[in-house]
Amino acid sequence: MKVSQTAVQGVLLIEPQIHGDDRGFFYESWRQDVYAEAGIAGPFVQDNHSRSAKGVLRGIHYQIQQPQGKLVRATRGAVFDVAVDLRRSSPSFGQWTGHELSEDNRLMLWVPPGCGHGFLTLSDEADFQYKCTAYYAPEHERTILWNDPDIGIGWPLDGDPSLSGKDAQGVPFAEAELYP
Ligand SMILES: Cc1cn([C@H]2C[C@H](O)[C@@H](COP(=O)(O)OP(=O)(O)O[C@H]3O[C@@H](C)C(=O)[C@@H](O)[C@H]3O)O2)c(=O)[nH]c1=O
Repeated sequence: MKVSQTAVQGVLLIEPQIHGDDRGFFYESWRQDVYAEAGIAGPFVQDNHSRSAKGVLRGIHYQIQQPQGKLVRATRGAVFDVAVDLRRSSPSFGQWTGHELSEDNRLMLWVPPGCGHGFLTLSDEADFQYKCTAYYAPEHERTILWNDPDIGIGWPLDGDPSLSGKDAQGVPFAEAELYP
């Protein structure tokens, strides 16, 4: 497994070791001891799976209380996955990092608590699966506007994204409730 630090402190890009043979492939998509050693602190308490059509953009989401660390990957298709640093005390506060995660490159991203998260679906359809370190708490959920100019995420968009009503009404970064 290869682990790389990204432009956002604590956001890690993970390249698992793939064991391919004439049957297909095998890899350990999470393993407590190895991932803990790499700095991916658990424990994980919830697994999620979403499916999105091309052009669907979900995010930028975070929970102001019960913040979630997320270990994310695309198990079908491809997405452009983004983490935004929302920790005022962080050296990379306000910065974002974006990476293509796909069923072909099998990359994963570790998004620690304190970061916002979102993704854009690049393929006709994408299955997105992730482990979370805290339970979903809708009362604490917050959404920052996906195209906030102060953050300036470089989404690889071809036209307008498809958004939920909640995401279309995301809060500007400058007005958002953030972490200390
Ligand atoms: C996130 C979540 C949603 N739901 C429900 C609420 C709603 O009826 C439906 C769809 O919810 P949403 O529109 O919030 O789903 P979605 O936009 O996919 O939300 C997710 O976006 C990505 C970017 C993240 O980082 C995740 O943490 C999560 O916020 O699923 C749960 O039951 N549990 C959950 O953990």
